[in-house]
Amino acid sequence: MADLLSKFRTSLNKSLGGDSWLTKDIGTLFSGEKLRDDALEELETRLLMADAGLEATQWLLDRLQAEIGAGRIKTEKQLREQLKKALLELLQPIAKPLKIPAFIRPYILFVVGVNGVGKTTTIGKLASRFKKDGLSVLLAAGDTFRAAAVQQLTTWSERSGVPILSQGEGADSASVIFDAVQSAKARGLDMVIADTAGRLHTQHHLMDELRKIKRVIQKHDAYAPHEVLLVVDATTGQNALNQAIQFHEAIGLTGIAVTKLDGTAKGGILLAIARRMALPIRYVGLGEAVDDLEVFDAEIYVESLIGSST
Ligand SMILES: Nc1nc2c(ncn2[C@@H]2O[C@H](COP(=O)(O)OP(=O)(O)OP(=O)(O)O)[C@@H](O)[C@H]2O)c(=O)[nH]1
Repeated sequence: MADLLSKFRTSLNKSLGGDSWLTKDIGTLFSGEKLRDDALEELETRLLMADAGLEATQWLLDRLQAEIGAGRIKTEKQLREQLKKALLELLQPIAKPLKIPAFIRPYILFVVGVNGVGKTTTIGKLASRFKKDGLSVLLAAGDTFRAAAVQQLTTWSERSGVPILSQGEGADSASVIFDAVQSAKARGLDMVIADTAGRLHTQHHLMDELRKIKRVIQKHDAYAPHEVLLVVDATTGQNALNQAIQFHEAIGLTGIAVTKLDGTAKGGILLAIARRMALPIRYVGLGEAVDDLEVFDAEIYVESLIGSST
């Protein structure tokens, strides 16, 4: 827990001398006992600059405005407290960890996302995490569009000691995943984590392909896939939100993993996703190593944004 907090802090407080982008020099927003007239404007700028997006920013400012109106924000401490309260209200409902119920076997997890966001890395980290939890996992190399993707996943499979089913470049993605599910059933495995195509000729083709895979897998199990996890890259800001909207419309997501939070001093994209998508943020990526994937915890994230001087 302390380790995670320090990881978050390091990413969110980069070169800000201990405070995050949100709370840096927060005392200067007051003149004496009074919040400056332009304080909300300043907070708005900070939120927008950190990729929080218009909707989450407006929602947070409305909350603060109501507290100011009620005379509850007169000190820096109170401002921090109210910010913390509002952020938790926004984030807590979507901080729902992924649970693998024991009665669903094999549990089928699709991982989707465009190339380069950290999809393969996240699958590798997940495989290792679930294996540590005692689950038997099979990886399905469904990103057949690029040979390198299969190779990369194979490397992760070796690293984490989790078997992989692949058919090489150009194979039909739905058929690879179908085979993997069949094999997992035959071997009595707990879980299939399926990589999916990240790039086809057009976005339209990509979404068609994903819908097809879903249809094929549902011949095995009408309720599958049990989780469709979208991976987005925190450093791409609003693009990450746009990807979430598009993938959700096309195939229906059930959760999101946000990678590379260690690579940005912003991280406000989590707020934008929370407000716009109302989908669980399951995991956050905080580095390239196998253990650098953490279950998203709203309190820890908010604490690292607001600081402990509340
Ligand atoms: N710093 C950091 N780097 C990450 C994280 N997750 C993934 N990466 C890196 O991001 C790069 C892209 O990751 P991949 O897993 O290859 O991404 P992909 O989405 O599978 O994309 P393709 O390989 O292009 O299909 C790699 O260099 C990863 O090591 C993270 O949480 N933090």
